Amino acid sequence: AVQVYVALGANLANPTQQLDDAVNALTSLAENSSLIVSSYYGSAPMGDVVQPDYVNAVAGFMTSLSPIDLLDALQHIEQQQGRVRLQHWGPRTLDLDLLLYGQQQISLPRLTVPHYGMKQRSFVLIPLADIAPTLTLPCNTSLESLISVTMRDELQKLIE
Ligand SMILES: CC1(C)Nc2nc(N)[nH]c(=O)c2N=C1O
Repeated sequence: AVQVYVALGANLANPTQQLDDAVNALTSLAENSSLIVSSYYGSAPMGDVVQPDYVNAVAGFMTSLSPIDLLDALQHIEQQQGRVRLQHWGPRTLDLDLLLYGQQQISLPRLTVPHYGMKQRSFVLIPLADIAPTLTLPCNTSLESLISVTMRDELQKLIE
């Protein structure tokens, strides 16, 4: 089995509930109750797009699925939750992005791991540090070296 990390994001139709439902679905996907989830964070949309604020989190778990089978399982959960994405970078009910698959580097037409934008995204790095503070990325960069004080200021930890 491999340790994987998945980013959760939602900004339509009650985002906190969307993440709760996704966490329930990921719990059954994870092997031997291995699921661990960060706090939920609110943040303004990154990417200069005008849309509602996001709620983000990161989940970690063990899986024996192949990267593509895991991707299919994540996309199935998105569809189950009525995934509506009208335009690229548009608002969405639920995003599940595979961030890391063990220490593997994967470049397939459907899948790039580590996730291409994760090193610049406070809404990924901060929740990831909640659950894996000592993580080192496949390119040997430590997670803590990627996190700046300004990144923390960009996020509001949502009180459960
Ligand atoms: C539109 C874009 C880039 N911006 C985001 N911005 C935030 N804060 N959170 C996201 O999950 C997110 N996802 C995206 O895809």
